[in-house]
Amino acid sequence: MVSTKDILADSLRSSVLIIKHKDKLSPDYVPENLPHREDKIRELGFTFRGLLTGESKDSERVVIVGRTGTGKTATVKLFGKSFEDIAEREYGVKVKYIHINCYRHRSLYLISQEIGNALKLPVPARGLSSQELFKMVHEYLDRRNIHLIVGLDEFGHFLNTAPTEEIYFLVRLYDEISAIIKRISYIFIVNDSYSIYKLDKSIRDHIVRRVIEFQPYKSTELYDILKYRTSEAFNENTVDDEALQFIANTYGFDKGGSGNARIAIETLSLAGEIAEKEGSPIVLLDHVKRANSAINPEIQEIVDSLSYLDLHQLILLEALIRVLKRNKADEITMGMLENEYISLARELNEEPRKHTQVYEYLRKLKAIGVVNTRQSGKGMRGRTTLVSLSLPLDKKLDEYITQQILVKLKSRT
Ligand SMILES: Nc1ncnc2c1ncn2[C@@H]1O[C@H](COP(=O)(O)OP(=O)(O)OP(=O)(O)O)[C@@H](O)[C@H]1O
Repeated sequence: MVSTKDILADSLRSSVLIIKHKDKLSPDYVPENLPHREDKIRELGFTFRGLLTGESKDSERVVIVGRTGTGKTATVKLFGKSFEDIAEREYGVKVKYIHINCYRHRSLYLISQEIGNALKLPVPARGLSSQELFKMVHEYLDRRNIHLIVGLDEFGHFLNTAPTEEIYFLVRLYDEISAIIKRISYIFIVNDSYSIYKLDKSIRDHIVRRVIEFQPYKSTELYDILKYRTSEAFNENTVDDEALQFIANTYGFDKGGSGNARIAIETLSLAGEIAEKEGSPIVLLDHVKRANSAINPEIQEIVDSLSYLDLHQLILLEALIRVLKRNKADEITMGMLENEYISLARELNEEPRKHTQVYEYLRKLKAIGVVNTRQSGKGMRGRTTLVSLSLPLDKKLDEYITQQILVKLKSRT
């Protein structure tokens, strides 16, 4: 039977709320600010400024290219909305931005329908062809003096699946529609430029006029993004800085990660849920590590790569786990690690390797992503290397490493 105390403790735990706006952590949410994408917003503004001044009567085109999670969708949506507002307020010009996902709408027909719906056009009941619908859209824009910017997200899907005539029509629209002011402009969003560069020049030249590249995020950039998203979604002082730093370092492109902000934010969100469930008033490093192992596809790869390690590299790793456990610490000094390594090697009747060799092993463990190292800051005498585990310290990992050590020892005899 569950005791009253346990019931009460449980209910108190579940009332500890860390996350105040869960929706602000959802992948579709577009925040009001996008740290480290300000220059991309500026470049987009530069591309479309002619629409506001009346200088340009042409259909503008820009390609946005970047890996997944680099903020392409969020940046373009935020730009579209802000541009609409500024155009109306400061220039008295009507601009409408429409965002279309070409994975969901991967034919010319579906794209034209989406545009018609977004403009709330009364589409006649008898089915119109996409071409007719585009003409109707253009007439509507002309009558109301509106400029339209269409963001075609995941445009590669359209290019890979639509018939050439459809691609041709969409991008060479003004071969079909005669217009003094070309009112429809495009932002093409792709993950890699291959889908565009493999196209025939007669199509490609109508897509590629200007290219804006989105680089994967560096760890310091991810840190700023996480910090900002934390301030939006979490209650004040409920996320430990070390936890944010860990996510930023795990996914930072300069640290060997993917530079993907989406996974970084997902990890933060899950860590918040884990902490809440456990009744912790604060998201700690351990919550993040556990969230990370549930989400990060790279972790399984790390675990798989452990079986390729040498015996002494594995002993060093096991020594790290032992000291971390014994001291209930997240991080230990290199000196502590070396001492433990020496005694563990002797326990296993192995001759411990020399200091320089141990450093080499540590470098290898770092390279495969199983450990992290950093230099101690002030507060410790001299500078020393601090070592931590990148994976959550769970029983399974410990057992797996012990088993690998036994396999390697056995294969020796
Ligand atoms: N600079 C940033 N500041 C705050 N949040 C960001 C930033 N960049 C990306 N994000 C967030 O990261 C998530 C992924 O971004 P987004 O969907 O824009 O990436 P993407 O490049 O379009 O990815 P995909 O190619 O997979 O569609 C979103 O939740 C977005 O709000």
